[in-house]
Amino acid sequence: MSKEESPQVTRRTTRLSSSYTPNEIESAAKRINLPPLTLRDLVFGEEEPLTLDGLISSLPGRRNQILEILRLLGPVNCPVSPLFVYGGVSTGKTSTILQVFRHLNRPFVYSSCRTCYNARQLFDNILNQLLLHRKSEINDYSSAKKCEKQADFINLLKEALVGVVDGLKGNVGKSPRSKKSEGCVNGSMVYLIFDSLELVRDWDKSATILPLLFKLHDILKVPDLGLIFISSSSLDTYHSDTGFVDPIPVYFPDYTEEGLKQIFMRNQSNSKLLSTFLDVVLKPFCRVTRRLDELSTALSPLFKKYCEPLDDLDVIPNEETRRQLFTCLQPHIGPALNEIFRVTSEPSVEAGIKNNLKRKNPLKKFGNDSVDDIDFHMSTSAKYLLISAFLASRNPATLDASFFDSTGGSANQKKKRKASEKSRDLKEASEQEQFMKGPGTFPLERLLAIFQCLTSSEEYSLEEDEDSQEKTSLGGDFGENSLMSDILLQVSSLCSANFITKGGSCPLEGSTRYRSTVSEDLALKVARSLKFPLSKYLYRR
Ligand SMILES: Nc1ncnc2c1ncn2[C@@H]1O[C@H](COP(=O)(O)OP(=O)(O)OP(=O)(O)O)[C@@H](O)[C@H]1O
Repeated sequence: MSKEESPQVTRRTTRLSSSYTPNEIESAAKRINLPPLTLRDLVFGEEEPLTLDGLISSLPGRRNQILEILRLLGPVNCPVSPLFVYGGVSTGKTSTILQVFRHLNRPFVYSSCRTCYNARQLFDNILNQLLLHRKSEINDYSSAKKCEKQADFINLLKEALVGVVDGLKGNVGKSPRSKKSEGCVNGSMVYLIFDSLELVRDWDKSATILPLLFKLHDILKVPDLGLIFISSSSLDTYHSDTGFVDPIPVYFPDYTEEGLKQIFMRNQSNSKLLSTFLDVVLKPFCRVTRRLDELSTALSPLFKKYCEPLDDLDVIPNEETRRQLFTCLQPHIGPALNEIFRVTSEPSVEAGIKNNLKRKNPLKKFGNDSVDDIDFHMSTSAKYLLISAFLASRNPATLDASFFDSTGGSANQKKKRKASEKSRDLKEASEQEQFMKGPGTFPLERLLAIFQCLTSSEEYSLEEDEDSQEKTSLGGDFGENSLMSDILLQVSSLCSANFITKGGSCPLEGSTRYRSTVSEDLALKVARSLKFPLSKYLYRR
């Protein structure tokens, strides 16, 4: 193993490689005439060390996950079980892992299964990094090793790892050659990071590659090796009968509204203006999606609109200005909400639901009140549909009016519920029977009506603290035709995932009836993840 000493190159072409094609990177490398890679290129390579405080403040909303990962990785050179970092799209999994390694200054090899789109590329990529090999014109852009078969990969990987670890151990105690090289490698353990692991399922021979990756630790028996898998779907979606030991899961929940606000507010010049804007728009948008990428795409043009009437963008808006800005913005909010709802619908719902269907992670604790314990990867609107279906199956239809007033929401709930209590005696026998039969069936119209009531609830109106004239609720937007077709698609996804089953057709109405199959426990967890007060809407005998 070569141990060249010049550390001038800051590494991490890893993330670069996701934004540039290999050709672009290589021709850039050729033009710049980069020096040979060294072991120090296996650390993040920033000149400024990242303190723990800096790490935590660079990733708002991820404090718990950062501390958990640091705890699991343990002190330097401490053997570690494989970690499985998972959570929805854009929940900061990759950024957190890479920044944690930047903070720790430990050597790692990062490979994304998005940029390596088959097993051979993945193997090549890992071996090239470990063998400090850079493809260039000089070597005819060839890889360090030819590796077609999995068995070859294992042998070559073990050899390369042992070489790197020996090299790192040899480095211990050696002071960095120059001040610039304070990114000296911390410890002699090397970590392999596999990002976007869920994509491997679409590869050829994924049925053998995935178990191989999960078993790498056992097969290689290199104690100085750490493995980190990053995935946007949960561990259960990978389960097969190959008997590998589960890696330790670290869950990245969707960001809370407050977390999202902090992320958007980072490094902003006029934070007051942005804060005022976010106070207005974040709540309704969060009810459709909490995905950072989707929210940034939707909110960025809206913020421009919000600022349009202002000559001076450094202004700190007073109450009157805020009101005027909101009035100008208001017509643009509905269309933007519709658009984001359309984008977040079908594929993610389906994928998320399928993942959850297969989910039975024994390592995951349930029954805990923490929202962080729920790992649902479906859109917010799909969650509301799931809850609506649950309510439609559990509550007698006769009580719908007492739970949901005509304008939506539960504002009149107390009063109407009381009124309905008078007639309860009469209905009790049939309801009792219905409960004995398990979840009841309902027509599609009832499901949609409940969904509309829940999503147009005044509790979630846009401008809670503002003048009531300014109130805009999400529900109004759901009435539109294009949006309704998206909702129907989501209902169909919930059906194909068996969260809702078709319960046969009603002989009188002739229309199909549906039944929710989710347990109360599950429905409550989904509701908690939305901060939705499900028990308020649930009829209890
Ligand atoms: N807490 C955060 N603070 C600041 N930026 C963040 C945060 N979380 C995510 N981002 C930004 O969002 C984008 C996506 O983040 P990242 O790639 O880390 O998410 P991910 O969970 O790995 O996504 P995917 O599942 O798509 O791989 C990046 O630009 C990242 O900088």
